[in-house]
Amino acid sequence: MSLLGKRIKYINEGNAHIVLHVIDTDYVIRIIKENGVTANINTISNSVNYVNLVMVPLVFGFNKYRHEVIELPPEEIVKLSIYLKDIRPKHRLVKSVFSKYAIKAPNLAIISSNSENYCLELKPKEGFLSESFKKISKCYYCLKQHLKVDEKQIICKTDYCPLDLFSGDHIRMKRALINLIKNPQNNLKLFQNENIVYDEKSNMEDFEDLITKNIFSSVNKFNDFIIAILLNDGISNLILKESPDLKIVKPNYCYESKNLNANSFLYKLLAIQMVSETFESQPLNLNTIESEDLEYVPILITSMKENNIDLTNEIHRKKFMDTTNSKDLALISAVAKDCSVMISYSLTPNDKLPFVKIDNTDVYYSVSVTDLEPKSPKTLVKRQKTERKLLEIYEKLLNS
Ligand SMILES: O=P(O)(O)O[C@@H]1[C@@H](OP(=O)(O)O)[C@H](OP(=O)(O)O)[C@H](O)[C@H](OP(=O)(O)O)[C@H]1OP(=O)(O)O
Ligand SMILES: Nc1ncnc2c1ncn2[C@@H]1O[C@H](COP(=O)(O)OP(=O)(O)OP(=O)(O)O)[C@@H](O)[C@H]1O
Repeated sequence: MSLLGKRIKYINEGNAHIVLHVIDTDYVIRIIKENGVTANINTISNSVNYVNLVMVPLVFGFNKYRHEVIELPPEEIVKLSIYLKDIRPKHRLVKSVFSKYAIKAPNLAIISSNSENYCLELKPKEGFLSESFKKISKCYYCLKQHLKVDEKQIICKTDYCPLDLFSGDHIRMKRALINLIKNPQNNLKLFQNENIVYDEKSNMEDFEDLITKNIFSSVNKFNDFIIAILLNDGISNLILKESPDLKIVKPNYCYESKNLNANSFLYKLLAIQMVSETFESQPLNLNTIESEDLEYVPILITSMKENNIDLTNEIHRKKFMDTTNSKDLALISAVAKDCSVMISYSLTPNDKLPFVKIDNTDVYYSVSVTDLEPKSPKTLVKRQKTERKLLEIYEKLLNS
């Protein structure tokens, strides 16, 4: 199948987008699924501007990549729908109307063409103990596991706790990764040459085979590699030091350890997530934000342009945080709490990328983030309602 004269390959999809690799290029096209409403060019452009001008600079501190809006001819969309029908997972077929506008974005699953490429996708979720749950020492993610079991979204709870991953403590981070591998849910996937080779449907024993087939001698070493990258600044070369494969049990409470270095990738992501905490202190007026629209996005972008705010500049970032209204900051935080981190790696030397030296082998890598589109203010209302539900469930569990 070709699109705009180029061959394409299906990579994956979520609720809102279908992601296609354009073969022999370093980019993907994210097809927008229309949910009963025709996607408006202004809304899509605003969303792309939000990713480029707000989220990418806030998460990385620099313009790591840009998204772009493209238009697809109607006949190509018809061809695409027919082609995708047999490829897409059945449960996703309910959304099969595609916008003529699409998003061109860098391919984050591949870092070097014509060679073996791997990519670990993590959806780390909220990495701190939010104010509402401090008194019970349970984080949002761990509490939501009970709700997911009740609502039959998952069969069994995971022992993964985002506070372990964001702890900056090597042993806790390893526990987080092991628990993600054991029960990946929608929080961990492994790609090999853009094909998902490990996810929630996989058998855990397969993971070891996949990991030890090429680069790593053990899953423990692989976990050390991922931890080293998450604790690094994303640009420096590293030498891997293997740490012991300790099996430590998760305690039945969640706790923060503030051991992340300020220049690490995880620290920066956590800092954006925690922006919501200033907002939590001023209770939300639900009636004022029932709106589902994204009108706040162009207003925010226009104000940034008028004030010459460039979020790649640290002084500007501080000014932005001090002057942006708390609702907009809470929405930025919501995006950072729900995004996916893509860690792609390959053995092919690439002088534009940092590497991790493992024994005598250099593994080149890149850390990127996807799903940085703006969220509707309804997200904040949903969060408040979910928090209440979670506290009720917890209360019931304590009394049972
Ligand atoms: O807040 P949560 O934890 O319910 O996050 C939702 C995610 O649930 P999960 O990661 O499975 O717990 C949820 O993920 P799934 O669809 O369950 O895979 C979505 O990412 C949702 O975002 P949106 O409202 O579709 O933009 C997410 O909703 P918001 O980010 O809008 O809150
Ligand atoms: N730029 C990219 N390069 C390679 N793969 C990608 C890229 N962006 C997304 N993906 C893959 O496609 C999946 C769906 O992507 P995306 O986040 O665009 O969908 P979505 O519908 O917005 O997701 P959600 O349901 O979380 O809102 C991701 O989980 C990831 O596996």
